[in-house]
Amino acid sequence: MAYTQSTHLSYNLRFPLASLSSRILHRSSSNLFFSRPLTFQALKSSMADTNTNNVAVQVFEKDDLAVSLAKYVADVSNNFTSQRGAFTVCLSGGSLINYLRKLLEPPYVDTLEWSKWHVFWVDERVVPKTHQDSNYKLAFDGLLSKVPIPSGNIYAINDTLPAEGAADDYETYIRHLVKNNVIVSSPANGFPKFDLMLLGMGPDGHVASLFPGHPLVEEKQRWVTYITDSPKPPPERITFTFPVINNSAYTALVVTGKGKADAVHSVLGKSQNSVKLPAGLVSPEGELKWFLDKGAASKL
Ligand SMILES: O=C(O)[C@H](O)[C@@H](O)[C@H](O)[C@H](O)COP(=O)(O)O
Repeated sequence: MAYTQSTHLSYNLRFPLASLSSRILHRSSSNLFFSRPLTFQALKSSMADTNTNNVAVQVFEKDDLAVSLAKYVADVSNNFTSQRGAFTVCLSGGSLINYLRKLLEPPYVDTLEWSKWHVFWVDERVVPKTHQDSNYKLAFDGLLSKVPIPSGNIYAINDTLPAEGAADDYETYIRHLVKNNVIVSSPANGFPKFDLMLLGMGPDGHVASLFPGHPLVEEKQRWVTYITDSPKPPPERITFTFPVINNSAYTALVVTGKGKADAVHSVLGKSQNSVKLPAGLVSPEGELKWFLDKGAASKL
């Protein structure tokens, strides 16, 4: 078994797909990784034709996940704020926000260029912003209210509209921001290219509000769409579609807990199901990194 000393695995350390064809990286202590043979052929074949991305999978102990996620987000943020003076980041709901907590500690809280952040939601529940189910409220209370991001750079949905109207409104606004060059878009397909997409995954393998077997998983035209029968409450939500999610420069999938081990196995394991879970359809143009804890990785 080959051991590799690695104290600073960050997004800068790229894993060409070829090298991933024979290994998965597992965290075995605070700074050691071991690689073990794992066939990534199936993973490769699950990717869209156009996909040439890099994929990394890392398994963490307890607090290490939040520490590493903060460094990853900070590195991506610094990259974009220094290169083009803006950083567009999309947040999910759920446990993700808690895993971003180390961004509120030194050095990040003082050194990140928060004024250049532009914050969006990968998906949002159609409830008032003050409602306890609101992803905006979750992120605002847990992160955004504690850092100096200009309020005009925080793009919440219009919570006075029903689901369909809120989705249309969010897409229209994003189109406006693409026109104004706040959000980059791909010349090839016209879809917005967000700098960083931060995703969670449910035990059923859903990402954003794209649920297994739901027709929204197939949406190819819309940037933002809506659902009124979400199996995870609340039922009414808006969500980015896969063409937008998969157009991102960087994507992190943050997945923890034993309850998600089956879905993780189904997406990353050796014998992959022919019917892909939504998480298995996350196949971005750019880099994808899975942040797992031991529970979520327990069946790999
Ligand atoms: O609004 C939502 O419900 C989310 O955006 C959803 O996609 C979430 O990210 C996953 O369900 C994982 O949530 P947990 O990490 O809390 O399990």
